[in-house]
Amino acid sequence: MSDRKPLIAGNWKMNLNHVEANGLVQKLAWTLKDHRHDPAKSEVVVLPPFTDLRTVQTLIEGDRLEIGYGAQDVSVHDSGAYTGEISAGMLAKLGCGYVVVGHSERRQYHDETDDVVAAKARLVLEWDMIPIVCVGEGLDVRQAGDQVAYTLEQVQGSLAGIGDEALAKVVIAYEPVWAIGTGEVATPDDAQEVCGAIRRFIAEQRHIDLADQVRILYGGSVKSGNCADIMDKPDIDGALVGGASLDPEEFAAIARFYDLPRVG
Ligand SMILES: O=C(CO)COP(=O)(O)O
Repeated sequence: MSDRKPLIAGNWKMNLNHVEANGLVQKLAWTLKDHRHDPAKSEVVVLPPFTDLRTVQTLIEGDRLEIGYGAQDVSVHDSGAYTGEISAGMLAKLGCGYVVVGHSERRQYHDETDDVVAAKARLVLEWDMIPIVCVGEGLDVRQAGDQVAYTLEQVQGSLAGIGDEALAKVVIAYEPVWAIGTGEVATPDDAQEVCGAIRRFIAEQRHIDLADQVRILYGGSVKSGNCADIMDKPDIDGALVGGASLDPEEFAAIARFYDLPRVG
């Protein structure tokens, strides 16, 4: 068994201003404390909008909360005349530990290709942050039964140019597009099928030890009521949570899975 540390990451998407962010992180910290959450057993991370990051940093660092934080996207450029963009260096300076790259909403609404996603992931790694690289098929691909081949192609393209040492730190989030925000969660076996295939693919393409270190998350309509059977699967190391991460009780209840005694 590997020593991959489970990760529960909350992607707030375009929700909550910085005042609301402050309130949510405070409530999350209290709830985790109330549950006696053990940070040695799993990492809990919030991914607020850019405009909340400074506030979240101040609260987490000031109160020494054992909650990680990061951003939902990053520019592919280092600096310069790119109006509206936010660089990896800026995020690193804000103490971000994680940056989501290639979320399906970025791929869909901003035409991000695997090449762009890979370039972003490499920049994030250069700045000593961890990219959460999102992959996953749409409904048409799932209905055609091509989810594994499709997702592995995305994995290959989105990890291009990342060396083995850096890849060991990368988090991959398998988020089937048809399960995002729809309430339609993948079955535990469906999620395991693709997550297991991703890990085997890394073992084949790179090295078995490396595949054993890479954390793979499932995302798509995860809630406290459906997460246990999914996160119990051998190749699933946690969850990337959207809607349910906006409710601190619900989000903390998902993280609780790893604090409860495990059978088997
Ligand atoms: O896109 C997601 C997380 O990045 C999943 O969103 P939901 O949990 O709202 O389905």
